[in-house]
Amino acid sequence: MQLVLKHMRKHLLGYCIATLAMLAAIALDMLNPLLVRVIIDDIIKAGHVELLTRTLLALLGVTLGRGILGYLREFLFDKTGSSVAMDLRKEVFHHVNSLSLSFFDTRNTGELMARIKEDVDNIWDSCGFCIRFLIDQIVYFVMSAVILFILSWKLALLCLAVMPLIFLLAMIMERKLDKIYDKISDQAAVLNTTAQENIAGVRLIRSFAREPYEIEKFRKQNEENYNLNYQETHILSKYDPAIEFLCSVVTVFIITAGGILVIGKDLTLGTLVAVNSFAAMMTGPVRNLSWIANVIARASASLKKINAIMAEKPEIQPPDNPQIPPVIQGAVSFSHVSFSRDSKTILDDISFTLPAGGTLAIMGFTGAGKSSIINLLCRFYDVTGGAISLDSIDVRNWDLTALRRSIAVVMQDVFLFSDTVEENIYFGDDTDLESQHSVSKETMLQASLDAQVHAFAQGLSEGYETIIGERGIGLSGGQKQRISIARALAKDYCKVLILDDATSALDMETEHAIQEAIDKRKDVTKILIAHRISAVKDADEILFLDKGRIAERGTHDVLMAKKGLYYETYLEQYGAQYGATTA
Ligand SMILES: Nc1ncnc2c1ncn2[C@@H]1O[C@H](COP(=O)(O)OP(=O)(O)OP(=O)(O)O)[C@@H](O)[C@H]1O
Repeated sequence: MQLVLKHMRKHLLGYCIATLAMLAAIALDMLNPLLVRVIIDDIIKAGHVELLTRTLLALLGVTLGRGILGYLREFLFDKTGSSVAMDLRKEVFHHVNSLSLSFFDTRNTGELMARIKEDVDNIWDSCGFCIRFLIDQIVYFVMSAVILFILSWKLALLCLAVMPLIFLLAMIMERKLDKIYDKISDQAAVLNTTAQENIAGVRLIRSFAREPYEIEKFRKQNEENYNLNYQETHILSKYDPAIEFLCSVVTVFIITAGGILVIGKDLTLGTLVAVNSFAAMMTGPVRNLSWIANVIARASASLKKINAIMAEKPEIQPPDNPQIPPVIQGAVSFSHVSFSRDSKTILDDISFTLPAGGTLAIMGFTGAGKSSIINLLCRFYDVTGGAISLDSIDVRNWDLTALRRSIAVVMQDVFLFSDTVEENIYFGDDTDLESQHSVSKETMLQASLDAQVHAFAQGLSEGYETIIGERGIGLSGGQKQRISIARALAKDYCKVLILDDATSALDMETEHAIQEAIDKRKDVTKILIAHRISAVKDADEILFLDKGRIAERGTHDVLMAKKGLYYETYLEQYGAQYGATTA
């Protein structure tokens, strides 16, 4: 609750003005039955016709004022509620973004989408409309009860006698709904995930002809969703009519008992009409209690889920005294680094020094831990032993943003945005939302030339302005890899360039051309992860990883002479006769 209250406090003024408008509107509402009583008792029955114009004008004024104040109340509550929701959504989104990659290892997109969208919307409902309705109904209840007691305490007591029953039913209903909404919120996240994964993975699903299975899976989850909503409707339809019935009983009691009082001359007819109106104003809030409870139950289920996310702490903590060297050179050093997750050793005793401008290549079998070295250097995870430094500063002491901005990474898993080719290459510079780039057009074009993008980009229908679909749909695997390499090269201010298996989809010729362009960047430290000998053979040092350990290390010639794992890989790729000649 603290989370929501914090944002509501920021909009206290808005809530206060809206509440004042609401109180004034209710006060005018209370005048209505009293004016009707004057018309019946004083004008019609007692014949004081001179009061007619004044009373009718007062009725008109009340109705007009009620309309204006009602509009103000709705508008202000809605606006304030939206602002609270906007701030809350911003905070949740910001928090999710601040969490470390380990958080995303265990969460799926659909669930997080549900928290940021549906759950915040549910809280918005309760912070805007529901709060105003709750205050509105409490004030209605109290004011009409007071006036009712003044007009006829006997009828007021009769009315009050039925209230506890209505209240009890509303509370039982709220308890039951609370449990259902908790499940509905979880189910919405599951449904979101399935839909999102199906749309994102549509090509895979088609290629495996898995549509029937996926449709059936979605159908089952949709049915589960329907069942939960049905349970909600079932509870509502069980308790709502009972509450309605008790409210009607109040009216019957008032008319019967009031009629007897009127016949016995203990009450005027005008007062009975007014009492009946006030009784309805009093039972209305109690009846609406179930609806309010419903919205609150939904919001509280959502708040629980959001609180659970907000309680997550980033695994990677920024240092107390973040350091940024005055000039970044790009010298990387790993000293006896080890890395374990869930008691599984991923890297063990990895040491190397890579001087600024040098090239390190990492080879190894799949799952040997190559990408994990990069993940640790970028501080996506922290080492469990040893230390990593960039320019002689431990990465744990680096300013986290500065560290990541010093390193340009081409990820193994290419991700392109549904945007133009140009914007996909610019991504990573200080582009603002008005598309003002900090990287010059020349730098972008040079990166594009170096990454062998330029030729095919110009052949696209709109050139660099061509919008490429989500994840680069419409481009070949190699073209996507080239754009992601251009994106890294365009960050020409980065002193460390990492290519994680980034040329696997390229032909030898294109790979060679890109390598030549990268080699020309003498002041940039390069780390190349690759499976192909052609991509690593010119590196200053090659590490061959096996099960998280460095099995072999050295230059191409040294490793060939060793006739170990590297040599075997060479033979597999080039054939025995080449191995014999080179060795
Ligand atoms: N965040 C993580 N949590 C748990 N296990 C992880 C994590 N990251 C990597 N691993 C595990 O560590 C091992 C090494 O993974 P890594 O991605 O570094 O291998 P790799 O050599 O780059 O493989 P490939 O050549 O297939 O890309 C794998 O078994 C992987 O499942």
